[in-house]
Amino acid sequence: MATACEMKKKIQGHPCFGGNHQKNGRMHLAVAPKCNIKCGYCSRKHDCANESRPGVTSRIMTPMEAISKVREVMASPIAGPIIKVVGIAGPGDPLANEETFTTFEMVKQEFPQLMLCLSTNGLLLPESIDRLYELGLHSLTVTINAMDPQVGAQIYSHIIYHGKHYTGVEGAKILIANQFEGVKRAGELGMTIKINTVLTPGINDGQIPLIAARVKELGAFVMNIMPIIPQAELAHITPPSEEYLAEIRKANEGTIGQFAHCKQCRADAIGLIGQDLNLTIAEAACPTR
Ligand SMILES: C[S@@+](CC[C@H](N)C(=O)[O-])C[C@H]1O[C@@H](n2cnc3c(N)ncnc32)[C@H](O)[C@@H]1O
Ligand code: SF4
Repeated sequence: MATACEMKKKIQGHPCFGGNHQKNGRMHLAVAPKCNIKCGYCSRKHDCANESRPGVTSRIMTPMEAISKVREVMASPIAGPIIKVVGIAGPGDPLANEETFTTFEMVKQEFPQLMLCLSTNGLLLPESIDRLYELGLHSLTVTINAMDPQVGAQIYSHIIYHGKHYTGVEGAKILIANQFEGVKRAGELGMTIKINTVLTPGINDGQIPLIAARVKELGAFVMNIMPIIPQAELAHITPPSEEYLAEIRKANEGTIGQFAHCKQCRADAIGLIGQDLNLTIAEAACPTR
């Protein structure tokens, strides 16, 4: 069991891992459009400046544009002092886009004080973990929605792995194995790991305690159980009530720490959690919000 001091060192002010989210901000760079799997709840078709949910971004940036944006934000008297973390969370899967690594290299060179963070579905984690470690990645988020491939197949319709297309249980089996192997390797390397689990009522409720126990064993630091925002193939799912979500978090907090401040941000969010500066700018520009 980590001591309070070790915990504090691990999160080092990262707002999405329990660091002071009222004071510390993060900047997401939307440089990773491609994805190698299909989650039934994921829709990345919109590019609306006024919609705030995962997978949404106003535009995709190249690594050069991303580093220019970091310079601009860090020079701003409003955002500069609060930004502690630069993250890549899509809008697709960061590990399926080489631009992720190029961007991190540039940020690391120019802003070594910023923590690097990445969010992935984990399919390519085992083969990418050493590169991420060499880059000095501070925190890693892996989305794990199931342990049982039969359940996984109800969420993931297909995966594309090393150029091959796998569907149903076969695809889910490969994905789940790689997610846990990746988390294990990241844990061994001492990374700060968060597990995102999308609570999809009627599908993966029963998997949550199993995931919580396994990832804790493998060295994960915190779990973020998020409500499904019904979209795409899973648009018919009724999202969990706040009470049910709180109950599930409570039931698992004895196994692994629960993160409850997640606002399910966009892939290009900038600022404090829940007070995105880029959304404020969009709001001023667009009267339809
Ligand atoms: C857009 S993803 C980017 C990173 C990576 N592709 C992944 O899935 O982990 C960021 C997070 O948002 C979650 N997410 C995406 N669409 C969602 C939805 N409709 N409802 C709830 N969570 C969603 C993903 O599962 C993931 O945990
Ligand atoms: S892994 Fe992430 S980007 Fe890919 S389909 Fe799932 S939620 Fe969307």
